[in-house]
Amino acid sequence: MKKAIVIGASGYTGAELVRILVRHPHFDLSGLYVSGNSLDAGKPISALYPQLGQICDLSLQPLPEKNSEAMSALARSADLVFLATAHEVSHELAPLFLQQGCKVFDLSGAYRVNRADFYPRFYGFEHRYPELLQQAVYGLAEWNAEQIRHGDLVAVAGCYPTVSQLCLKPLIEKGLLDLSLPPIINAVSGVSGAGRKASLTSAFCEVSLNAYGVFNHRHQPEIATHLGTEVIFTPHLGNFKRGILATITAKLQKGVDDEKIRSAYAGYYHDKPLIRLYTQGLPSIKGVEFLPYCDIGFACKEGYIIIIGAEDNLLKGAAAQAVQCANIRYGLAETLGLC
Ligand SMILES: NC(=O)C1=CN([C@@H]2O[C@H](COP(=O)(O)OP(=O)(O)OC[C@H]3O[C@@H](n4cnc5c(N)ncnc54)[C@H](OP(=O)(O)O)[C@@H]3O)[C@@H](O)[C@H]2O)C=CC1
Ligand SMILES: CC(=O)N[C@@H](CCC(=O)OP(=O)(O)O)C(=O)O
Repeated sequence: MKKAIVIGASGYTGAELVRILVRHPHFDLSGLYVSGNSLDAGKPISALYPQLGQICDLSLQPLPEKNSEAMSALARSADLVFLATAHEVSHELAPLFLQQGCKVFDLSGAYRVNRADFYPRFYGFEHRYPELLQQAVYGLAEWNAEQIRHGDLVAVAGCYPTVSQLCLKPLIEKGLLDLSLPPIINAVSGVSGAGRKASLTSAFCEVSLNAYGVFNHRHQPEIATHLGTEVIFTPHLGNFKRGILATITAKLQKGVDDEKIRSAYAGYYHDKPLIRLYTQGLPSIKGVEFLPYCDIGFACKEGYIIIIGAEDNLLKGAAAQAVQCANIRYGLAETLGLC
C-alpha cells in the first residue's frame, strides 16, 4: 500500500478524491488537509459531506507552515499527495513535497503549460519554479501514459481541456481536420467547476446560462498548446451542479466521411476503458454524472463535423483523472478504484 494524502480535501474535487481513495485497494488514504487557518480545520470530513458518513472517518487537519519541520515531516510521511488546491497554492506546495521524495498529482493549473509568459498573462502570477515546469508531466491520461509512468510531478489536465482534447486529438493526429478553420469549442459547465468557496457569480439566484471568459479564458492556451493547433474556445456556466458538455465544430479535410472518423476514434480509444464512443445518439451530462468516463459522439455533414463530448468536471475533469494518473504512475490498472 502507498500512503496518500489530499490537500484541499474540503473542496469539491478534494471530496471526490476522498470518496475514491478511501476505497482504493493500493492507496492508503492517511491524511486530509486544509489551509492553516481554515474554518473547517478539526472537523470530520463527513460534517461537510454527509455522503462520506461511515465511509471516511478522517478529520480535516490544518496544513503546517510552509517552511516548518512539521511540513517536511508530513511530506516525508506520504508516498503521494493530491493537491486539490488553487493554482497559487499548488505552485508553492508542489516543490515542498517533491523535495521530500513524495510524488505529486496536482489538480490545479500551476504546472500545466511550460511557457514563460503563460502564468503572468493567464494566472496573474510569475512562475517561480521553471525547472519544475520543465519536469512536470501533463496529466491527460489517455495520451500521456508513457510520460506519466515516469513523472514525479503530474499536472492533471484541466476540466474543459480534458474533454476538448479527448474529442479532437484523434482527428488531428490522423490529419482528418482542415485546420485552416480552427476547431470551435463551445462548452457548458456546471457550477461546481467554480469550486466550493462562495462567490456572487455562483450564487443560486445569479446562475442562469451565460458565456464567460470570451477570448480570454486560460483554458484556450492550455488546449491550443497541448493540441499543437489554435482553437476558439468559449466556456459557459449552466444552472446545474456538475458536468461539462462540449460542442465542437470543425472543418473536415476533403473526402473524410463518418467511417474515417469512427475508425480514428476506435483506433486510439479501443483499449482506453474510460472513453466511451457513441455509435448511436449523442452524449449528455446525464450519462456521465458521478462517473469517471468521457463520452464522445459526432455527426458529419457537408464537410463539417460536430463532436459532442461529455464528462463529469469533478471526476474525469479532475479527481478521477488524477487517480487514473496515479494508477498509471504506480503500474496499476488505470481504472483501479474508479469503476
Ligand atoms: N472544480 C472543478 O471542476 C475543477 C477544479 N480543478 C482545480 O482543482 C483545484 C481545486 O478546485 P476545487 O476543488 O474546485 O476548489 P475548492 O475551492 O472547492 O477547494 C479548495 C480547497 O483548498 C483548500 N485551501 C485553500 N487554501 C489553502 C492553502 N493555503 N493550503 C491548503 N489548502 C487550502 C480549501 O479549504 P480552506 O479554504 O478551508 O483551507 C479547500 O479545501 C483548483 O486548482 C481548480 O482549478 C480542476 C479541474 C476541475
Ligand atoms: C464553471 C467554472 O468557473 N469553471 C472554472 C474551470 C474549472 C477549473 O477549476 O479550472 P481548471 O480545470 O483549470 O483547474 C473556470 O472557468 O475557471
